[in-house]
This record gives sequence, C-alpha cells and structure tokens, in this order.
Amino acid sequence: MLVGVPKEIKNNEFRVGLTPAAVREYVAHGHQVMIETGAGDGIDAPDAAYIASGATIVATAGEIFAKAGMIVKVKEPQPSEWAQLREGQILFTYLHLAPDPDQARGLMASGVTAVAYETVTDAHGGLPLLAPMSEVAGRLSIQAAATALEKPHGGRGILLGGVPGVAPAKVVVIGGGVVGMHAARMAAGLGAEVSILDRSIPRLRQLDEQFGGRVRTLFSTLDTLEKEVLSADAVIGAVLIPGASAPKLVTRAMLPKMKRGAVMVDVAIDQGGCFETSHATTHADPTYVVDGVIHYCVANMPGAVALTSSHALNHATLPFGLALADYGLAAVARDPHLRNGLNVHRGRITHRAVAESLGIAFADPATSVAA
Ligand SMILES: NC(=O)C1=CN([C@@H]2O[C@H](COP(=O)(O)OP(=O)(O)OC[C@H]3O[C@@H](n4cnc5c(N)ncnc54)[C@H](O)[C@@H]3O)[C@@H](O)[C@H]2O)C=CC1
Ligand SMILES: CC(=O)C(=O)O
Ligand SMILES: [Mg+2]
Repeated sequence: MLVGVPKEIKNNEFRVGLTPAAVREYVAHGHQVMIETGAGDGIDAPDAAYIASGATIVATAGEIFAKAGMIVKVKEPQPSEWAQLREGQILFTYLHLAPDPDQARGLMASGVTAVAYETVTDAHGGLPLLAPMSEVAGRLSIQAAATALEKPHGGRGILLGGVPGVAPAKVVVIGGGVVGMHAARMAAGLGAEVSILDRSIPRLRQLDEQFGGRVRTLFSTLDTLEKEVLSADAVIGAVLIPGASAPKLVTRAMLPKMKRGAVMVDVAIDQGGCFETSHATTHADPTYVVDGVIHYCVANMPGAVALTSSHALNHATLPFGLALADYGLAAVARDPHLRNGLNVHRGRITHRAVAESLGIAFADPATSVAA
C-alpha cells in the first residue's frame, strides 16, 4: 500500500504520525511511504533520516492526500484536511469526534474510512493507542499545575511539595485510569498531598495497592467530589467513558467556593472536558480564569514533548498500522479490537458511543465493513 504522512498543522503540534524507525518497518512489509518534507523536524528526524529508512519525501500535503491509500497522522484532521480525504482511503489517527460534530460531518462527507486511535481496544479492556499519550499527559498535567500555581502565572503561590515545616499543596485527581495514575505518581513524587477519585472499586483497589498508602483513594460520590475539589490547590480532570463526551463533574457553582488561585487541569478536554467551565485552549495560550480559578485545557498536551510522545505513540500504533497497510479493510473486518477503532466508514458513524454523543445514527461496523 502507499502510506502517506503529512506534517501536523494543529497549533504547536510537533509530533509526527510515523517515526523513521516505523517507516523502516512499513518498508520491510513491502509498502511505499511518502512523508511531507519537514514532517519530522519537531522530533529531530530530518528528511534525510526518512530517506535512509526508505521513504520518499514530497513537497506538499496535497500530494499525500491525493495519492496515499492510507494516511497516518497524530491529531484529528483540521478543516483544510477533511476536504482532501476521499472514499477508499484509510485515515489512522486520533479523532475525538464525540464533542466535535463539525469534524464528524466533514469526515462523513469525505467518504473516508477513519480508524480512531482512542477507541481501539485490547484483550485486557484497555485502550492501547490512547494509553501512551495518557501516560505523557498525566505526567505533564502536574508540570502544568505546578507552573500555573506560581504567582507570576496567576496562581496561589504554593509549592506542590511544600518545604520542611510548611504543608504541601493538595492535588485532587478525578478519574484513576492511565492519566490519573501517572498524574498521581508525579504529584506524590514531588511531595504533594494526593487523592484520586474514581467510580470503579476494582480500580481504586489496584491504585491503593500500587501506591502503598502514599495516595488516598476515594469512591467518587457528589459529596466526596465536592469536598475534595473545594479543598484542592490543583484539580486534575482525567475521567473517560470511551468514545463518549466526558461527564461534567465540576460545576460552575463550585468555583466561587474553591480556593482563589487554585488550578484545574482538564486533561479530558479532548472528549469535551469534565469541568462545566472548560473550553479547549492551545499551547500558545493554555490558561484562562473563571471565578478566580485558573483553567488549563490544552487538547494536545503530548505535542509539547513531541520527541518522547512520537516514539511512545509509534511503538503502540505500529502493529495496528501494519495490519491496516497489509490487509486494508480486511484487517478491520477480522480484528474486533481494530474494529472498535472504526469511527467513520463511507459516510456513516460506526462507533456506538460516538454516534450516541453526536445524536447521529449508528451503523454497526461488523456489517457495514463487510458490505
Ligand atoms: N488533553 C490531552 O492532551 C490528552 C487527553 N487525554 C484524555 O484523558 C482522558 C483520560 O484518559 P485515560 O486515563 O487514558 O482513560 P482511562 O479509561 O484509563 O481512565 C478513565 C478513568 O475514569 C474513570 N471514570 C469514568 N467516569 C467517572 C466518573 N463519573 N467519576 C470518576 N471516575 C470516572 C474510569 O473508571 C477510569 O478509571 C481521556 O479523555 C483521554 O482522551 C489523553 C491523552 C492526552
Ligand atoms: C490523546 C490526545 O488527544 C493527544 O495525544 O493529543
Ligand atoms: Mg490565557
């Protein structure tokens, strides 16, 4: 298959869909790979590195969209990219369609077959193509919170770990999955007081065991959530219902009762955000203030550490991308985990939770791909 990788065009997005090491694997499988010139510049992978791995360098994204059988990206296609996708072409990337009806309509109109990294599953109930970026974003969320809490950035002026004789900051993590666990680990490592809220008791058990009592685990009721948020210096939003829009767990009414200069990092913003007052921001202007509480809501946090992120992402996407390149749609038909990643196919939404969040009719992928 002819596989194409355009340069990412989202604000401050420096990741790349395929690293040179991944290109070499595709070429070893007999595929041709086209890379837009400069696509790897953000991860210290110049055109020459891609040529050495067997790729061809092309001057424009337009050529890639026109010729490639499969497009491999990182972030959801931007409006100028929807217009260039077409029927018979496979798009393999993050989509986050539930809170983004414009993109959903754009992809449906294009006729493209779109496999979303974030809903591909594994045999253990996990999301293997979301997990590496959740690890990155969870860890970064604490760096973002620490920075925002500094006085020159408008924060309370509290050091996460405190110092001997002065109490540390309180970090409250809502959602104890991959993002939540990595956020808690970083916050605890810096010496903060940390609690994690989740609605899954088995998950809370795992976290309790893993942290050996260093982090408090709490079942998330309305009462517990409110009590924890109102006493927090930093709140990390890390819940997920796969494919669906995030539930709004911190309401606007809670904000005036929170500490002045507290910070809320809504990592779940790519699924619409789990705070009522969240709206997506960019790395260029990551924060805003509502009722004295700083909001950080960057939807592509891992793009800031593109080098780490691109390699971690490629390690996870490689086997699925190779299967798509080797077998095309047949790979989706025969692998239920890859099929769970199918979000759009020939103008229909093929993921149930995505369809329900968008209020668009659901087309069963098991039957629509075979058709
Ligand atoms: N902004 C960014 O750059 C990035 C955002 N993300 C996003 O972060 C979010 C979390 O991802 P993961 O940690 O990988 O998901 P995950 O599936 O590993 O964890 C989600 C956790 O939320 C819990 N949960 C669900 N509903 C809840 C509720 N009402 N109250 C409390 N807990 C609840 C689940 O039990 C689960 O433990 C996703 O929306 C993901 O797309 C991930 C990477 C980068
Ligand atoms: C998962 C996601 O939204 C990202 O890595 O940008
Ligand atoms: Mg701002």
